Amino acid sequence: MSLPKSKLQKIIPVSCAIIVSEDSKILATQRSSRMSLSLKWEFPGGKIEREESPERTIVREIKEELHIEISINSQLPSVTHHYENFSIILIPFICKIEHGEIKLTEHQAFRWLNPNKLLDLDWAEADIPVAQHYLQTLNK
Ligand SMILES: Nc1nc2c([nH]c(=O)n2[C@@H]2O[C@H](COP(=O)(O)OP(=O)(O)OP(=O)(O)O)[C@@H](O)[C@H]2O)c(=O)[nH]1
Repeated sequence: MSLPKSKLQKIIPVSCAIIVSEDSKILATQRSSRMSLSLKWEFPGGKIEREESPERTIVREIKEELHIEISINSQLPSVTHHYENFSIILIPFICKIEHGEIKLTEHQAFRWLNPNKLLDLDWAEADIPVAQHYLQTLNK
């Protein structure tokens, strides 16, 4: 008996940021047509490098991708997702902007969303449970 292919793949750890504005809007970024999962919306972030903590990754990636400095408020449950060709474990942090204006270096667009519109975007599949977990924190 063989295991399904998805179970044999290496799981890539990825940190992502749910950046919340002072007026409680949430930042979503759209992957460009050159990226994998092209044109899907995601929480900005990226792969955790060897010997790097997930917290350090998210601060580094956000500086690289959006040109802003963030601070971390809290962490949400991690989500493992098996795509057709790869698997990730997505580690989400709730963050806020400390300094800077957003300037995109990789994504093609960004949007600030009211929580009640959060699930309307065409998200990368792994992000849907992350968005749901965030919305649950607002109802507590
Ligand atoms: N940054 C980020 N990546 C996500 C999210 N959801 C999700 O499925 N991913 C996937 O996790 C991987 C993160 O790697 P990355 O952000 O460093 O992406 P990349 O474009 O450099 O990687 P690539 O070379 O595999 O395309 C990508 O394959 C991306 O599609 C998310 O919310 N944020």
